[in-house]
Amino acid sequence: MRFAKGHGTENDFVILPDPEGELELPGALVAAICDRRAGIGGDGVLHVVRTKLSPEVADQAGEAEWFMDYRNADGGVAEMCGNGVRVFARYLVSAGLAAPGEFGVATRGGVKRVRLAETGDVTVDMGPPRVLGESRASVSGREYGGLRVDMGNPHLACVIGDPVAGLDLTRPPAFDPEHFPNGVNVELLNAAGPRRLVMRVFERGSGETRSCGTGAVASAVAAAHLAGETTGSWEVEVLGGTVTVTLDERTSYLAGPAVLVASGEITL
Ligand SMILES: N[C@@H](CCC[C@H](N)C(=O)O)C(=O)O
Repeated sequence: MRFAKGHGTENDFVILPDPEGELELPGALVAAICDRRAGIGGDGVLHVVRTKLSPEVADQAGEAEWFMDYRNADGGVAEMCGNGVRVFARYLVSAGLAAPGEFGVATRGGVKRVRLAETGDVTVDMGPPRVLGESRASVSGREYGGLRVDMGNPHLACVIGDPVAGLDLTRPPAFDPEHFPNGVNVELLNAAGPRRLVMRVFERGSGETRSCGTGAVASAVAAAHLAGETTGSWEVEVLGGTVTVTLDERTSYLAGPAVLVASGEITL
């Protein structure tokens, strides 16, 4: 099985090219590939398949030739991955499967338009965030309130008073299953200056990761909500670097680096 490896602000992915849709990817195989000691290691898998050959998104084939079939490190399926779609775009161009510039990528959360800049950054139109109300999470015995934000995938973004650097995210946060019947990605954030946030995240299906693109947008939405704002740009500092989130009246954008680091053959 051929693979490539890439990351966006250290949210890292194993990329599995499968243009003709021939790969069987049971959850146990995905988990074995993502294992950091016995496998390649990654926060998730980006399975690269032609949209028209993927029944669950075939209706997007007119707008996007390629489908990002995203899997979490535990083998579960997710609707969207903001850093993943940026790395996916970098891979398509580098593999000669898409022309540099701007194009659509099919996801379970709908078609996402990506733009590759000459600087190396990739920007994605993430679509309009949906604010669903408030909820709570408990992290290491402390309760935090947050905003439920649907980015295609579920988020609870909590602006907190404690410094995020001191949080223990080795264990999954507890959350309200009535609000999140399919699980949730939990972001904890502090304001670090005007329009600047520091964020940590515990991802559904992957644990604490060093960055999360959908989570960064959800965090900017939560910070904006608290400040009574709806538009603007935020720099979001994560453990693996910094991404930029822009909110306008119509949609949201995520921008940042997307890097390929290796390629080879998996013999698992
Ligand atoms: N890291 C991703 C989000 C990946 C999916 C998430 N774990 C979920 O289950 O929804 C991002 O950059 O958005």
